[in-house]
Amino acid sequence: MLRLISATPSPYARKVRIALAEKSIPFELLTEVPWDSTTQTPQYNPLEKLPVLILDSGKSVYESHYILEFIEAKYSGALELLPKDDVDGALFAKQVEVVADGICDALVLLFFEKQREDGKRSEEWMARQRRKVDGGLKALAGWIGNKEFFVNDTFGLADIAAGSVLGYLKVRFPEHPWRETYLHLATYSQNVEERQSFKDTMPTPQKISDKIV
Ligand SMILES: N[C@@H](CCC(=O)N[C@@H](CS(=O)(=O)O)C(=O)NCC(=O)O)C(=O)O
Repeated sequence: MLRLISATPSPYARKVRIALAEKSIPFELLTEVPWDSTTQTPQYNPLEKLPVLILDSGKSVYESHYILEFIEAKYSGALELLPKDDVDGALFAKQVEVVADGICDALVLLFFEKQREDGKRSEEWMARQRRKVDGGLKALAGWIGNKEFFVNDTFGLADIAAGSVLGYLKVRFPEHPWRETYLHLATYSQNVEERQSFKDTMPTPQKISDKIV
């Protein structure tokens, strides 16, 4: 059976968990803290990042956007996350994922910069990450408009990526005012979180034991 190395707050791992659930592909969930010395992730990914999909053969697939591409290619019989007869629609969905993942990247950098001791945090660096988050959210809000889904009125990759980052914001940065700034994006997030695949993968904080920064 497929195995997925994941972490409870990970928006990247949540994308893969949602995709596997939406495609009804069974897998074993291996939850861990990749920041602690106890992590097994480096055994499967030279970049030491989860999620990692471990195949029956023992081969590992890593980098969430690539894992999703791998799943879509290898499990073609299941629900498709990308339109097969609309190249532009498929490419736009991947662009939405690029922005959603980029917001996550900036949020992770911001999260750890805040962990630094007083006097060692870079305000300039945090301001730069906040700009990326805000610019990414503005793009997502502009793209979703008042639609139900990002591409062709059909749930797919873009909604998995956008839904995951918005859910991550709610858990990790509840003070961010994006829901007041972008009313329909907030409604979109609430609606997509009604899906069983989202309900079953709600992010929760994790306890990190080791010193990271
Ligand atoms: N671009 C990667 C990012 C993955 C990532 O940053 N994962 C974090 C965990 S989490 O932030 O998603 O919870 C990690 O394993 N970090 C460990 C490390 O960077 O050494 C992806 O999309 O898979």
